[in-house]
Amino acid sequence: MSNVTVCARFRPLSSKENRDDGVCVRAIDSETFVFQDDKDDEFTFNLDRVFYQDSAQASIYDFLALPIVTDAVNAINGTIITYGQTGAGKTYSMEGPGIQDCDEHKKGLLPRVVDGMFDQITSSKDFASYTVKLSMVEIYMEKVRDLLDLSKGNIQIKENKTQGILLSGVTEVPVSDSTEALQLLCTGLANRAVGETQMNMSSSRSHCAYLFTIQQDSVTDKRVKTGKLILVDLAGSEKADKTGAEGKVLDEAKTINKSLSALGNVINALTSGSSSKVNHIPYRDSKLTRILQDALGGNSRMALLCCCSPSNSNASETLSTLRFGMRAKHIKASPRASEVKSAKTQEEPCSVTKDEKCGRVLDKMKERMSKEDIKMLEEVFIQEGIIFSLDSMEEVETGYKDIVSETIKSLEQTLEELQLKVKKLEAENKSIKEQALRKQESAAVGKMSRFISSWYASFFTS
Ligand SMILES: Nc1ncnc2c1ncn2[C@@H]1O[C@H](COP(=O)(O)OP(=O)(O)OP(=O)(O)O)[C@@H](O)[C@H]1O
Repeated sequence: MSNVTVCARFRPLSSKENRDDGVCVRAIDSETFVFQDDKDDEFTFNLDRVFYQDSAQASIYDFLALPIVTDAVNAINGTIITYGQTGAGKTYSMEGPGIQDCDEHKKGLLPRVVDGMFDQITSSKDFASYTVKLSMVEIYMEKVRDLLDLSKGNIQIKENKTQGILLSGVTEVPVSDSTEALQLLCTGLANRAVGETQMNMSSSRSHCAYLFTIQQDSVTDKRVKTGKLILVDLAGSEKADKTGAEGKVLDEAKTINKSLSALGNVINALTSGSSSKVNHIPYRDSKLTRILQDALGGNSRMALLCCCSPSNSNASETLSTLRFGMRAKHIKASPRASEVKSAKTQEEPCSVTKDEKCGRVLDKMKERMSKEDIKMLEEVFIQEGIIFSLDSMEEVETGYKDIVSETIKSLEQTLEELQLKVKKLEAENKSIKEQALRKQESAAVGKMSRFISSWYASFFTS
């Protein structure tokens, strides 16, 4: 088991950040710094590595990405994520000022990963032949868009027992060297949704994922292994009042914040469950968490770069980014090399048809459930619009767990509402009783006073 590598990066103060505001970070060493909030409270953070304002792009690649790239070439899945407030330097860290044609020392993680991957592939050519495929998607307004083919505007996320999470029908382009890969990345990036906010002239309005599939065919024993490497440049969290967002930009910001909080919820669920109890992890609450399900669930080496502004004016956002990073540090990962298959087996046409597989899954389900359960489950799946492929048992099970948890949640809510209603009715009942009592009392008093006055009148007249 290994932990997620979590690093923080503080960019230089921007021209909009007032130097007189001061900075919220004080360096101790390459792993430790003190954060000071606006009330002068101090918090000491200890991470795997801290990159201060003057840190070089190369040092971030060497520490955070290179070990993951090496593993991915050896068929161990890897994921690298940049996280942070809008304008904090996520895209700068991921891409640099540009993917192609930028100063060598300013190159970001993505072009370095591509170069590093092909360098390692070239040096292993005597032992294996490699096929690298590249896909690029963005999650914009909760839709997965294929950045290499804009006609695919709503890619479905599926799950498969052997390959894990899959993007159904996504464009996968084989790339044979760095130049080809970088050219393709530029084409895809030109399609990414970018807008202007008060915080960032060129703000990413989507989460962007770069997916490399590296297949290795061994020269000696004809075995085939596959590693997946995913780089994710998240859209930035933002406070509407600070970014001046309105209209479309505000809608985008709301969707971005919602999916980032879904990511936070998944990380909380992964890190706060007791070991004796199987926790429900809400991966299905957003497309982002669903795409990252394998990585967050542990079958991937993972590195997180928390990008931060050093300015006091952004101290509260920086603190929440750092807290997110500290939480993520507790995720446990145990990545395995992908299932090894002989090339021969892979080439053989599958002897079991899809119908036969479906039949087997249904038989398994029938063993565990009554007829009514199955019928009810089917109806609920249809009502909830949950799409699943019957040859994926896990998908059915996860969907079922989600429905159970949703049902419990809604029952709890109904119970709370009923309890409130009961309390309200009890209060109403009490006040009605009191009113009735008061009426009874005043009626009795009235009767008595009428009796006394009539008695008094008859006494004096007689
Ligand atoms: N380490 C750095 N050195 C120099 N400039 C930087 C650095 N980090 C960020 N910048 C600059 O700060 C600005 C904002 O950075 P960037 O666009 O990367 O932010 P972001 O976190 O991706 O924001 P958003 O979430 O809005 O897309 C850019 O002009 C970028 O060039």
